[in-house]
Amino acid sequence: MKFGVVVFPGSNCDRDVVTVTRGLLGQPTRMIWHTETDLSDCEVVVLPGGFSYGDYLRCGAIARFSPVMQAIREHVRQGRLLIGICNGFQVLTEAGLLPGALVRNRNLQFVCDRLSLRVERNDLPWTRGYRQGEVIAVPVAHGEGCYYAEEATLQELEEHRQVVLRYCNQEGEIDEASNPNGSLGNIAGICNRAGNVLGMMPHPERVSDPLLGGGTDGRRLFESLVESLAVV
Ligand SMILES: NC(=O)CC[C@H](N)C(=O)O
Repeated sequence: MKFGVVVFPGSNCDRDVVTVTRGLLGQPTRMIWHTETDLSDCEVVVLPGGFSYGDYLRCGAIARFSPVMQAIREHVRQGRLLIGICNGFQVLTEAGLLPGALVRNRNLQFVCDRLSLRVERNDLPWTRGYRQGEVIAVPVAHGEGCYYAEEATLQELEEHRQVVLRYCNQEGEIDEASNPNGSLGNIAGICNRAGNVLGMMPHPERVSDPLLGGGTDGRRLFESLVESLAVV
């Protein structure tokens, strides 16, 4: 199985991801119920967007304790690929699989918009289909997407080139006006040091099917993955 998409109670972007990986890209994909404990058949695991466990306590705070998380840790330990999108990113920071935290948007409002992102590095399995520094348009929809980390962690992220995506203007400049939620450093997506775990607040699965309008800038992320797996 190439792709496994985890379903928590309250996930709502799981089927969108399956529509892309299985429907548009024709890749074997299965859904993973949150009580499963064996993911050894999945090359890439996706933690999708949504409102796992109703966002009670904090987004992702309860999903972190799901039975599936132990298998996900093992998946990561083996160097296999894991991506968390939006609520999935929140679960990854809550679980300590990525550093920092996603806190309430600075203006305390849910933001739903189509934004520009700058691809900070294209040497990862997720981003090889983009140009270095390319500006892409991808939607966001979240209430707790403000990336926060203490100064030392931010420095480490920069030193090890772990910032993968930043909110920017259409020219690719990183400015405060392009920051939808108050994220430090305009951070929209980060990876772990090894590069096999990616978390991002924007939704690439929502801009993958040209039929939906809005472009296909997200589709290349999934295509990059498929290509990376083919050459391994
Ligand atoms: N689209 C999503 O995954 C939303 C994430 C989360 N429920 C939030 O509001 O921040």
